[in-house]
Amino acid sequence: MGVQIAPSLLSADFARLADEAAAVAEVADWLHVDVMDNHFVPNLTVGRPVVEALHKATTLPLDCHLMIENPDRWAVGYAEAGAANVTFHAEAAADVVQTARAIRAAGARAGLAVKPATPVDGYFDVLSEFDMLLVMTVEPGFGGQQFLPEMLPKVAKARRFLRDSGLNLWIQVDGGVSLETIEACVEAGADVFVAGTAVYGTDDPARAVEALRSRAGAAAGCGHRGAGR
Ligand SMILES: O=C(CO)[C@@H](O)[C@H](O)COP(=O)(O)O
Repeated sequence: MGVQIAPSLLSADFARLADEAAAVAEVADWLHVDVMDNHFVPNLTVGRPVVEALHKATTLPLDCHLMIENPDRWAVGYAEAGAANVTFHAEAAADVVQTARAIRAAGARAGLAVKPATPVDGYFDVLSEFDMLLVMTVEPGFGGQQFLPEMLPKVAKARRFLRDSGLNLWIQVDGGVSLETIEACVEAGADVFVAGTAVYGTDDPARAVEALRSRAGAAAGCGHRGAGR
């Protein structure tokens, strides 16, 4: 398992999504797409048609983070649209296991996301159904928020559980990830880093991805692209 960097399009120019994807295509591992429905979170972004269009426009694997109600009904559609990873919120799902199985059956990896107030322990018994755990390091809904360092013990606890149980999941952190915060995330046990403002808020998104990878890689002892599964 190596460091994975996933620039978040939430901070990109929505009128030029294909160009924004191309700007990081040579250096990023995945492209993070935030799907928000204005119900589960107080913001509205893109849905399945845009994921389909992005899938045609980029070779980067699409890492879709669903911040929507009723993912039990809608998540599989994102796998069918070409997402490589479909992550949905534990708080929004009626049956996390069935939803994960449907995503995997449709050919994508399944991710389980938890909001800052949601303890992760309650989901340890279902993690074998997933490929990734997303620990939100801000309240979901908006880019540009301040990283919550109090989420790091949650990451560390999940990493300990995965080690002890022999499960091979990625742990993703999302929200306020930057050159200042990424090392602490690595040290806590995260290996997938979503960054919006720290990438698309700069003049040179590709260079920003490389800087994040290098900082995380130094802390992890292996930062090269493609070092993951
Ligand atoms: O899911 C979300 C926000 O809810 C994120 O993916 C944001 O895009 C992160 O943005 P930055 O905190 O990196 O600016």
